[in-house]
Amino acid sequence: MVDDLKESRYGEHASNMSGVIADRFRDLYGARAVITDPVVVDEMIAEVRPTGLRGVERRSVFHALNQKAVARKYAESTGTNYDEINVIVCHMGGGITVGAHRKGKVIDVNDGLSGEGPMSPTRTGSLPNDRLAKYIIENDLDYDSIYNVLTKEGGFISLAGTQDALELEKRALAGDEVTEAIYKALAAQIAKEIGSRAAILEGKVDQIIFTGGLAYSKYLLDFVTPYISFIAPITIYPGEEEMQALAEGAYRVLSGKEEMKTYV
Ligand SMILES: Nc1ncnc2c1ncn2[C@@H]1O[C@H](COP(=O)(O)OP(=O)(O)OP(=O)(O)O)[C@@H](O)[C@H]1O
Ligand SMILES: CCCC(=O)O
Repeated sequence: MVDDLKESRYGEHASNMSGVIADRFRDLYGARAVITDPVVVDEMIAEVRPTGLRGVERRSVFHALNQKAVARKYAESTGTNYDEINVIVCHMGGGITVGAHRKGKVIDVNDGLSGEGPMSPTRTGSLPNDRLAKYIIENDLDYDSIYNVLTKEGGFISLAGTQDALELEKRALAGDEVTEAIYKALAAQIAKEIGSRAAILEGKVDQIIFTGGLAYSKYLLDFVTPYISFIAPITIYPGEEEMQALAEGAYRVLSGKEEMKTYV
């Protein structure tokens, strides 16, 4: 696992550091190292994996740690268990991923690092295939360059020159129509992603949960809500409690509530 993380085998992400740091602590203190709900958690059902191109399959890469933590928190707040409810969790951070959680398993989710789903502060989100191919050829881009465009220089950065949503909200509220249009487009894309997860859950959705830094933004959520309020009630857990979620994951294993899994 540590080698895969160091080589960014499944994509570059800050969370790749966590397993490496845990391994270092194990060395330093002779402790047992446990990581929990990494971005490559894969519980997708078979029918959402294929694409229409032989040799290209969808992958499950998403904000698993925070998505599962807030789904568990919601379940606890309603006196139920995570494995008894169906929720759609929309994590809106630097990347945006929307997971369909069916009774404790994330059966479908957009792979934020592959460019699936809505745009975000730093990601382009899904693009028309032929236009992307043309863009790559016209700009003579190699794989690393296009990966950067899709995952680090897209979304707010490409359209507005900054990933700072607070700055963009200020611009929009001061009457900047271009920024307002970006927020409206983002809201429509997020809503469509949520609608897609509702379909795979066959409409059986107990709650839609928003989380991540952008979930602090009432400005954004006011644009999203009208599209999706027909699906299920909404809960907002802004920010992320990833350190707490890591500790809770280790505790579930140490206290025997969950079984340790082996990375393969
Ligand atoms: N109070 C706030 N109101 C509005 N937007 C906010 C607020 N706080 C943070 N954001 C915005 O949220 C976005 C980043 O969120 P966050 O800090 O959750 O991302 P990250 O941790 O870097 O990425 P990820 O969650 O994808 O791992 C930025 O665009 C930031 O400006
Ligand atoms: C956590 C991987 C998904 C993303 O950052 O877009």
